[in-house]
Amino acid sequence: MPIAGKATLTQYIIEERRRHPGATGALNALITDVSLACKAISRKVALGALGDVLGSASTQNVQGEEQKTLDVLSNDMFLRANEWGGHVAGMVSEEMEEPYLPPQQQYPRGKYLLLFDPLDGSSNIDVNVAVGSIFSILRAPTPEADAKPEDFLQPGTEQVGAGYAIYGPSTMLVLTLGNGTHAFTLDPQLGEWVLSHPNLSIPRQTSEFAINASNSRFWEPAVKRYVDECLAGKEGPRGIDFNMRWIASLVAETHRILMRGGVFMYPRDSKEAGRDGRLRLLYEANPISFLIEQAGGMASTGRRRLMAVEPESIHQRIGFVFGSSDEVARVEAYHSEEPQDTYQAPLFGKRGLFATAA
Ligand SMILES: O=P(O)(O)OC[C@H]1O[C@](O)(COP(=O)(O)O)[C@@H](O)[C@@H]1O
Ligand SMILES: [Mg+2]
Ligand SMILES: [Mg+2]
Repeated sequence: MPIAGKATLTQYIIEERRRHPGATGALNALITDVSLACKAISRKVALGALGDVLGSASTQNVQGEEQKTLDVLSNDMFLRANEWGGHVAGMVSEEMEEPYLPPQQQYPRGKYLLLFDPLDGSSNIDVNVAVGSIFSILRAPTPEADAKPEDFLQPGTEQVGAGYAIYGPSTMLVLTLGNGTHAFTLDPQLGEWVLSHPNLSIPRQTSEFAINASNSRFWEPAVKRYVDECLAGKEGPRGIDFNMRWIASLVAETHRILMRGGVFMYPRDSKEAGRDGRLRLLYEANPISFLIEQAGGMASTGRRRLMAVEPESIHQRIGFVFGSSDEVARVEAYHSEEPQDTYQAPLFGKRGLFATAA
Protein backbone atom coordinates (compact mmCIF):
# COMPACT_ATOMS: atom_id res chain seq x y z
CA MET A 1 0.00 0.00 0.00
CA PRO A 2 1.55 3.36 -0.97
CA ILE A 3 2.20 5.65 1.99
CA ALA A 4 0.08 8.83 1.78
CA GLY A 5 -0.45 8.02 -1.89
CA LYS A 6 3.31 7.82 -2.54
CA ALA A 7 5.25 4.74 -3.62
CA THR A 8 8.11 3.37 -1.56
CA LEU A 9 11.52 2.60 -3.06
CA THR A 10 10.66 -1.10 -3.08
CA GLN A 11 7.41 -0.45 -4.94
CA TYR A 12 9.16 1.84 -7.41
CA ILE A 13 11.88 -0.65 -8.34
CA ILE A 14 9.37 -3.51 -8.68
CA GLU A 15 7.36 -1.33 -11.04
CA GLU A 16 10.53 -0.47 -13.00
CA ARG A 17 11.34 -4.16 -13.33
CA ARG A 18 8.07 -4.73 -15.18
CA ARG A 19 9.63 -2.80 -18.09
CA HIS A 20 12.25 -5.55 -18.41
CA PRO A 21 10.46 -8.89 -18.75
CA GLY A 22 13.69 -10.94 -18.60
CA ALA A 23 14.87 -9.33 -15.35
CA THR A 24 15.80 -11.68 -12.53
CA GLY A 25 15.38 -9.19 -9.69
CA ALA A 26 19.14 -9.04 -9.02
CA LEU A 27 19.33 -5.30 -9.78
CA ASN A 28 16.40 -4.62 -7.45
CA ALA A 29 18.08 -6.63 -4.73
CA LEU A 30 21.36 -4.78 -5.24
CA ILE A 31 19.64 -1.39 -4.99
CA THR A 32 17.92 -2.53 -1.81
CA ASP A 33 21.32 -3.51 -0.37
CA VAL A 34 22.84 -0.15 -1.37
CA SER A 35 19.90 1.69 0.20
CA LEU A 36 20.40 -0.33 3.39
CA ALA A 37 24.04 0.78 3.56
CA CYS A 38 22.87 4.38 3.11
CA LYS A 39 20.36 4.04 5.96
CA ALA A 40 23.08 2.69 8.24
CA ILE A 41 25.47 5.53 7.29
CA SER A 42 22.68 8.06 7.79
CA ARG A 43 22.21 6.81 11.38
CA LYS A 44 25.93 7.17 12.12
CA VAL A 45 26.11 10.64 10.57
CA ALA A 46 23.03 11.78 12.51
CA LEU A 47 24.55 10.74 15.85
CA GLY A 48 27.47 13.08 15.23
CA ALA A 49 29.68 13.58 18.27
CA LEU A 50 27.42 11.26 20.32
CA GLY A 51 28.28 8.34 18.01
CA ASP A 52 32.00 8.85 18.62
CA VAL A 53 32.56 8.90 14.85
CA LEU A 54 33.84 12.40 14.13
CA GLY A 55 37.44 13.37 13.42
CA SER A 56 40.30 11.79 11.56
CA ALA A 57 41.08 8.08 11.24
CA SER A 58 44.78 9.07 11.08
CA THR A 59 45.15 7.20 7.77
CA GLN A 60 45.33 8.21 4.11
CA ASN A 61 43.42 6.79 1.16
CA VAL A 62 44.92 5.86 -2.22
CA GLN A 63 44.71 9.49 -3.38
CA GLY A 64 46.83 10.65 -0.43
CA GLU A 65 43.85 12.31 1.27
CA GLU A 66 43.28 12.19 5.00
CA GLN A 67 40.60 9.61 5.87
CA LYS A 68 37.95 10.60 8.37
CA THR A 69 36.66 7.98 10.80
CA LEU A 70 33.33 8.13 8.97
CA ASP A 71 35.02 7.58 5.57
CA VAL A 72 36.39 4.29 6.85
CA LEU A 73 33.16 3.26 8.61
CA SER A 74 31.00 4.12 5.61
CA ASN A 75 33.26 2.15 3.29
CA ASP A 76 32.91 -0.85 5.56
CA MET A 77 29.12 -0.50 5.63
CA PHE A 78 28.97 -0.44 1.83
CA LEU A 79 31.16 -3.54 1.56
CA ARG A 80 29.26 -5.52 4.22
CA ALA A 81 25.80 -4.59 2.91
CA ASN A 82 26.64 -5.47 -0.69
CA GLU A 83 28.87 -8.55 -0.53
CA TRP A 84 26.50 -11.07 1.02
CA GLY A 85 23.66 -10.84 -1.54
CA GLY A 86 25.72 -12.37 -4.36
CA HIS A 87 24.72 -9.66 -6.85
CA VAL A 88 28.16 -8.16 -7.47
CA ALA A 89 31.25 -9.54 -9.21
CA GLY A 90 33.39 -6.87 -7.53
CA MET A 91 33.35 -3.38 -6.07
CA VAL A 92 35.45 -0.24 -6.46
CA SER A 93 35.59 2.35 -3.69
CA GLU A 94 37.24 5.73 -3.32
CA GLU A 95 38.75 4.42 -0.12
CA MET A 96 40.40 1.28 -1.57
CA GLU A 97 43.34 1.16 -3.95
CA GLU A 98 42.31 -2.10 -5.66
CA PRO A 99 38.86 -3.46 -6.54
CA TYR A 100 37.29 -5.45 -3.72
CA LEU A 101 36.26 -9.07 -4.35
CA PRO A 102 34.01 -10.58 -1.66
CA PRO A 103 35.56 -13.73 -0.09
CA GLN A 104 34.89 -16.46 -2.69
CA GLN A 105 34.15 -19.28 -0.25
CA GLN A 106 31.46 -17.22 1.53
CA TYR A 107 29.68 -15.26 -1.18
CA PRO A 108 28.70 -16.10 -4.78
CA ARG A 109 29.62 -13.75 -7.63
CA GLY A 110 26.85 -11.79 -9.35
CA LYS A 111 26.42 -9.99 -12.65
CA TYR A 112 26.94 -6.37 -11.56
CA LEU A 113 29.84 -4.12 -10.62
CA LEU A 114 29.30 -1.58 -7.87
CA LEU A 115 31.42 1.58 -7.70
CA PHE A 116 31.03 4.06 -4.87
CA ASP A 117 32.22 7.04 -2.91
CA PRO A 118 31.02 5.89 0.52
CA LEU A 119 31.14 9.34 2.06
CA ASP A 120 31.31 12.38 -0.16
CA GLY A 121 32.15 15.84 1.14
CA SER A 122 33.73 14.37 4.24
CA SER A 123 35.59 17.60 5.04
CA ASN A 124 32.12 18.82 6.09
CA ILE A 125 31.37 16.17 8.73
CA ASP A 126 33.00 17.90 11.63
CA VAL A 127 31.09 21.13 10.90
CA ASN A 128 27.69 19.41 10.58
CA VAL A 129 27.09 20.28 6.93
CA ALA A 130 25.34 17.88 4.52
CA VAL A 131 27.39 14.95 3.22
CA GLY A 132 26.35 11.92 1.15
CA SER A 133 27.20 8.63 -0.57
CA ILE A 134 27.41 8.21 -4.37
CA PHE A 135 27.10 4.96 -6.33
CA SER A 136 27.25 3.68 -9.90
CA ILE A 137 26.18 0.26 -11.20
CA LEU A 138 27.70 -1.38 -14.30
CA ARG A 139 27.24 -4.83 -15.85
CA ALA A 140 30.11 -7.22 -15.18
CA PRO A 141 31.62 -8.21 -18.57
CA THR A 142 31.99 -11.76 -17.20
CA PRO A 143 29.05 -12.43 -14.87
CA GLU A 144 29.43 -14.83 -11.96
CA ALA A 145 33.24 -14.58 -12.10
CA ASP A 146 35.83 -12.50 -10.23
CA ALA A 147 35.83 -8.98 -11.66
CA LYS A 148 39.15 -7.82 -13.14
CA PRO A 149 40.33 -4.20 -12.63
CA GLU A 150 39.83 -3.43 -16.36
CA ASP A 151 36.17 -4.56 -16.14
CA PHE A 152 35.40 -1.34 -14.27
CA LEU A 153 36.82 0.89 -17.03
CA GLN A 154 33.52 1.42 -18.84
CA PRO A 155 32.22 4.81 -20.01
CA GLY A 156 29.34 6.33 -18.04
CA THR A 157 26.95 5.61 -20.90
CA GLU A 158 27.16 1.93 -19.85
CA GLN A 159 25.72 2.54 -16.37
CA VAL A 160 22.52 0.63 -15.61
CA GLY A 161 21.82 2.63 -12.48
CA ALA A 162 23.27 5.45 -10.41
CA GLY A 163 22.35 7.50 -7.40
CA TYR A 164 23.31 9.20 -4.20
CA ALA A 165 22.06 9.48 -0.67
CA ILE A 166 22.21 12.89 0.98
CA TYR A 167 22.49 13.13 4.74
CA GLY A 168 21.08 16.59 5.34
CA PRO A 169 18.20 17.97 7.40
CA SER A 170 16.33 15.00 5.93
CA THR A 171 17.93 11.91 4.42
CA MET A 172 17.11 11.37 0.76
CA LEU A 173 18.01 8.83 -1.92
CA VAL A 174 18.12 10.09 -5.50
CA LEU A 175 18.10 7.35 -8.11
CA THR A 176 18.06 6.74 -11.84
CA LEU A 177 17.67 3.43 -13.63
CA GLY A 178 17.67 5.18 -17.00
CA ASN A 179 14.02 6.15 -16.83
CA GLY A 180 14.08 9.59 -15.21
CA THR A 181 15.61 10.79 -11.94
CA HIS A 182 13.54 10.29 -8.81
CA ALA A 183 14.06 11.31 -5.18
CA PHE A 184 12.95 9.34 -2.13
CA THR A 185 12.82 10.78 1.38
CA LEU A 186 13.63 8.49 4.31
CA ASP A 187 10.81 8.24 6.82
CA PRO A 188 12.94 7.62 9.90
CA GLN A 189 10.05 6.13 11.90
CA LEU A 190 9.15 3.54 9.25
CA GLY A 191 12.70 3.14 7.98
CA GLU A 192 11.23 3.42 4.46
CA TRP A 193 12.30 5.48 1.44
CA VAL A 194 9.19 7.26 0.14
CA LEU A 195 8.99 8.65 -3.40
CA SER A 196 8.66 12.35 -2.58
CA HIS A 197 10.04 13.93 -5.80
CA PRO A 198 9.26 11.87 -8.94
CA ASN A 199 10.62 12.90 -12.35
CA LEU A 200 13.00 15.68 -11.39
CA SER A 201 13.54 18.25 -14.10
CA ILE A 202 16.36 20.80 -14.23
CA PRO A 203 15.41 24.15 -15.80
CA ARG A 204 17.47 24.96 -18.91
CA GLN A 205 18.29 28.43 -17.67
CA THR A 206 19.72 29.59 -14.38
CA SER A 207 21.43 32.54 -12.72
CA GLU A 208 23.24 30.52 -10.04
CA PHE A 209 26.72 29.03 -10.33
CA ALA A 210 28.99 27.05 -7.99
CA ILE A 211 32.78 26.97 -8.15
CA ASN A 212 35.67 27.01 -5.70
CA ALA A 213 36.93 30.53 -6.48
CA SER A 214 40.10 30.00 -4.45
CA ASN A 215 41.39 28.03 -7.46
CA SER A 216 40.82 30.92 -9.89
CA ARG A 217 44.52 31.47 -10.58
CA PHE A 218 44.74 27.89 -11.89
CA TRP A 219 41.70 28.04 -14.19
CA GLU A 220 41.81 27.86 -17.97
CA PRO A 221 40.83 31.01 -19.95
CA ALA A 222 37.37 29.67 -20.83
CA VAL A 223 36.45 29.18 -17.16
CA LYS A 224 37.86 32.57 -16.19
CA ARG A 225 35.80 34.19 -18.92
CA TYR A 226 32.61 32.37 -17.90
CA VAL A 227 32.92 33.26 -14.20
CA ASP A 228 34.04 36.79 -14.97
CA GLU A 229 30.93 37.39 -17.05
CA CYS A 230 28.70 36.00 -14.27
CA LEU A 231 30.37 38.27 -11.72
CA ALA A 232 29.95 41.30 -13.96
CA GLY A 233 26.18 40.92 -13.45
CA LYS A 234 23.62 43.28 -14.97
CA GLU A 235 26.30 45.63 -16.29
CA GLY A 236 28.25 42.82 -17.99
CA PRO A 237 27.74 40.90 -21.24
CA ARG A 238 25.19 38.53 -19.64
CA GLY A 239 22.93 41.40 -18.54
CA ILE A 240 21.76 39.65 -15.35
CA ASP A 241 22.97 39.35 -11.77
CA PHE A 242 24.20 35.88 -10.81
CA ASN A 243 24.18 34.23 -7.40
CA MET A 244 27.07 32.03 -6.23
CA ARG A 245 27.23 28.96 -3.94
CA TRP A 246 30.03 26.66 -2.74
CA ILE A 247 29.28 23.94 -0.19
CA ALA A 248 32.33 21.73 -0.95
CA SER A 249 30.03 18.72 -0.94
CA LEU A 250 29.29 17.38 -4.42
CA VAL A 251 26.07 15.63 -3.34
CA ALA A 252 24.71 18.80 -1.75
CA GLU A 253 25.54 20.89 -4.84
CA THR A 254 23.97 18.24 -7.10
CA HIS A 255 20.87 18.14 -4.94
CA ARG A 256 20.41 21.90 -5.13
CA ILE A 257 20.79 21.82 -8.92
CA LEU A 258 18.29 18.95 -9.26
CA MET A 259 15.81 20.87 -7.12
CA ARG A 260 16.11 24.37 -8.62
CA GLY A 261 18.71 24.45 -11.38
CA GLY A 262 22.17 25.98 -11.44
CA VAL A 263 25.59 25.15 -12.81
CA PHE A 264 28.45 23.41 -10.97
CA MET A 265 32.06 23.57 -12.06
CA TYR A 266 35.13 21.75 -10.82
CA PRO A 267 37.00 22.27 -14.06
CA ARG A 268 40.34 20.99 -15.27
CA ASP A 269 42.97 23.34 -13.87
CA SER A 270 46.72 23.63 -13.44
CA LYS A 271 46.76 23.30 -9.65
CA GLU A 272 48.55 19.94 -9.61
CA ALA A 273 50.67 18.70 -12.47
CA GLY A 274 49.35 15.54 -14.08
CA ARG A 275 45.89 15.91 -12.57
CA ASP A 276 42.98 16.60 -14.88
CA GLY A 277 40.50 17.81 -12.29
CA ARG A 278 39.56 17.22 -8.68
CA LEU A 279 36.63 14.84 -8.87
CA ARG A 280 36.81 11.14 -9.62
CA LEU A 281 35.38 9.90 -12.92
CA LEU A 282 34.06 6.46 -12.05
CA TYR A 283 32.31 6.98 -8.72
CA GLU A 284 31.64 10.73 -8.62
CA ALA A 285 31.33 12.32 -12.08
CA ASN A 286 29.76 9.38 -13.98
CA PRO A 287 26.89 8.65 -11.57
CA ILE A 288 26.13 12.36 -11.06
CA SER A 289 26.16 12.83 -14.86
CA PHE A 290 23.64 10.01 -15.33
CA LEU A 291 21.29 11.59 -12.76
CA ILE A 292 21.69 15.05 -14.30
CA GLU A 293 21.07 13.89 -17.88
CA GLN A 294 18.04 11.88 -16.81
CA ALA A 295 16.67 15.07 -15.24
CA GLY A 296 17.13 16.99 -18.52
CA GLY A 297 20.42 18.71 -17.59
CA MET A 298 23.85 18.49 -19.21
CA ALA A 299 27.06 16.98 -17.82
CA SER A 300 30.40 17.73 -19.46
CA THR A 301 34.16 17.65 -18.99
CA GLY A 302 33.96 21.32 -20.01
CA ARG A 303 34.67 20.23 -23.56
CA ARG A 304 32.45 17.22 -24.29
CA ARG A 305 29.88 14.85 -22.86
CA LEU A 306 31.33 13.43 -19.67
CA MET A 307 29.67 10.02 -19.91
CA ALA A 308 31.38 9.41 -23.27
CA VAL A 309 34.85 9.47 -21.71
CA GLU A 310 36.68 6.12 -21.91
CA PRO A 311 38.21 5.61 -18.44
CA GLU A 312 41.89 4.78 -18.16
CA SER A 313 42.23 3.97 -14.45
CA ILE A 314 39.84 3.29 -11.60
CA HIS A 315 40.72 6.37 -9.54
CA GLN A 316 41.04 8.71 -12.53
CA ARG A 317 40.13 12.37 -11.96
CA ILE A 318 38.38 14.62 -14.44
CA GLY A 319 37.16 18.17 -15.04
CA PHE A 320 33.42 18.34 -14.37
CA VAL A 321 30.79 20.91 -15.36
CA PHE A 322 27.09 20.11 -15.02
CA GLY A 323 23.62 21.47 -14.49
CA SER A 324 21.25 23.70 -16.46
CA SER A 325 21.85 22.91 -20.11
CA ASP A 326 22.10 26.45 -21.51
CA GLU A 327 24.93 27.29 -19.11
CA VAL A 328 26.85 24.03 -19.59
CA ALA A 329 26.60 24.47 -23.37
CA ARG A 330 27.95 28.02 -22.95
CA VAL A 331 30.95 26.74 -20.95
CA GLU A 332 31.66 24.15 -23.67
CA ALA A 333 31.41 26.84 -26.34
CA TYR A 334 33.88 29.07 -24.44
CA HIS A 335 36.34 26.18 -24.32
CA SER A 336 36.26 25.84 -28.08
CA GLU A 337 36.37 29.63 -28.61
CA GLU A 338 39.12 30.39 -26.09
CA PRO A 339 42.37 28.65 -26.86
CA GLN A 340 44.86 28.79 -23.99
CA ASP A 341 46.02 32.25 -22.83
CA THR A 342 43.87 34.38 -25.10
CA TYR A 343 41.39 35.79 -22.64
CA GLN A 344 42.43 38.92 -20.75
CA ALA A 345 39.87 39.05 -17.96
CA PRO A 346 39.47 42.40 -16.26
CA LEU A 347 38.49 40.75 -12.98
CA PHE A 348 41.50 38.44 -13.04
CA GLY A 349 44.20 40.85 -14.12
CA LYS A 350 46.78 42.55 -11.94
CA ARG A 351 44.29 44.84 -10.26
CA GLY A 352 41.16 42.68 -10.61
CA LEU A 353 38.90 41.15 -8.02
CA PHE A 354 40.65 37.79 -8.43
CA ALA A 355 44.09 39.20 -9.15
CA THR A 356 46.56 36.61 -10.40
CA ALA A 357 49.77 38.63 -10.12
CA ALA A 358 51.25 40.77 -7.36
O1 LIG B 1 37.84 21.13 -1.10
P1 LIG B 1 37.29 21.66 -2.38
O2 LIG B 1 38.32 22.06 -3.37
O3 LIG B 1 36.28 22.75 -2.15
O4 LIG B 1 36.54 20.42 -3.07
C1 LIG B 1 35.30 19.99 -2.72
C2 LIG B 1 34.95 18.79 -3.49
O5 LIG B 1 35.64 17.69 -2.96
C3 LIG B 1 34.76 16.65 -2.54
O6 LIG B 1 34.54 16.78 -1.17
C4 LIG B 1 35.41 15.34 -2.88
O7 LIG B 1 34.77 14.25 -2.34
P2 LIG B 1 35.36 13.40 -1.07
O8 LIG B 1 34.99 14.13 0.18
O9 LIG B 1 34.62 12.10 -1.23
O10 LIG B 1 36.84 13.25 -1.28
C5 LIG B 1 33.46 16.96 -3.28
O11 LIG B 1 32.31 16.53 -2.61
C6 LIG B 1 33.48 18.46 -3.40
O12 LIG B 1 32.79 18.94 -4.52
MG1 LIG C 1 33.60 12.48 -3.04
MG1 LIG D 1 34.51 10.30 -0.21
